[in-house]
Amino acid sequence: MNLLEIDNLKVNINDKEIINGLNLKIDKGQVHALMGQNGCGKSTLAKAITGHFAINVTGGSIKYKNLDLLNMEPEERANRGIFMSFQSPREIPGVNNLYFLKTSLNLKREFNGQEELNSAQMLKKIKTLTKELGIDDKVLKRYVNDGFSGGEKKTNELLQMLLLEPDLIILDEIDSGLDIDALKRVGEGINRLLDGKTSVLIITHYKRVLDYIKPDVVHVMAGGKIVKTGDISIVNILEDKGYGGIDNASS
Ligand SMILES: Nc1ncnc2c1ncn2[C@@H]1O[C@H](COP(=O)(O)OP(=O)(O)OP(=O)(O)O)[C@@H](O)[C@H]1O
Repeated sequence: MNLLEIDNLKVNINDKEIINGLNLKIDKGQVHALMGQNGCGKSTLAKAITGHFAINVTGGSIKYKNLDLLNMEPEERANRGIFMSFQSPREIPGVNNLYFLKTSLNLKREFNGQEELNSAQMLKKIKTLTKELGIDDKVLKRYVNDGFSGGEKKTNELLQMLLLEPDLIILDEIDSGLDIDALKRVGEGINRLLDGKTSVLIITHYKRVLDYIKPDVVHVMAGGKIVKTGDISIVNILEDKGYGGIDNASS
């Protein structure tokens, strides 16, 4: 079953056309990798899926769980199970990290008709995850990402993700700023969610992250659309020959 179905999507930012007729289908439980040269529109696609305020969808459709995603507010998309890990996670000074985690999960639970967790239940759940991820609990008392190192920001995103148990995860350059050990930990954390129910769209420039999070399908984006679709062999061609080595006929 398709979890996400994008048909002929067109997106502008500040009146500039960034995406022009993009098609993409992601089945439940599949991992898709999206590659493409700098500035080709990969993050813009992620923003279109999550409902970022800066982008303007001018055509096409996105169906998620068979619902019209483009008609939903960003909060509803999140509550229905879409999670995005940002290329550069924002610092939110003044908002306590533990409060942020608790509120996000309880809002999602409330939206989905589940009982809210009380403080003790929530703390137990969160501390189990920090222990498993090797995160120092001191980060829970700090403001969200405020003064965190690049790697700490990414692992904090992973903590949010594992707590919220999303159905569709979008990882925008999750490997940037991570050292080898942190990348391995993040890869293991993501793999824990890959139980055949969770789908992943991973945006990356490098094969190394795909050694940890194995894609079922690989896409190459250029000129505002997906121009090539195949398996991991595409990544090997890109590593060897760059984007010039890819013929742009979609397959
Ligand atoms: N707020 C904005 N205002 C104007 N142009 C923008 C804005 N955001 C993105 N763009 C432009 O949209 C194009 C696509 O950007 P996007 O971030 O989607 O590319 P990308 O494929 O993710 O690139 P990278 O691999 O370098 O991260 C770029 O030319 C970028 O300058």
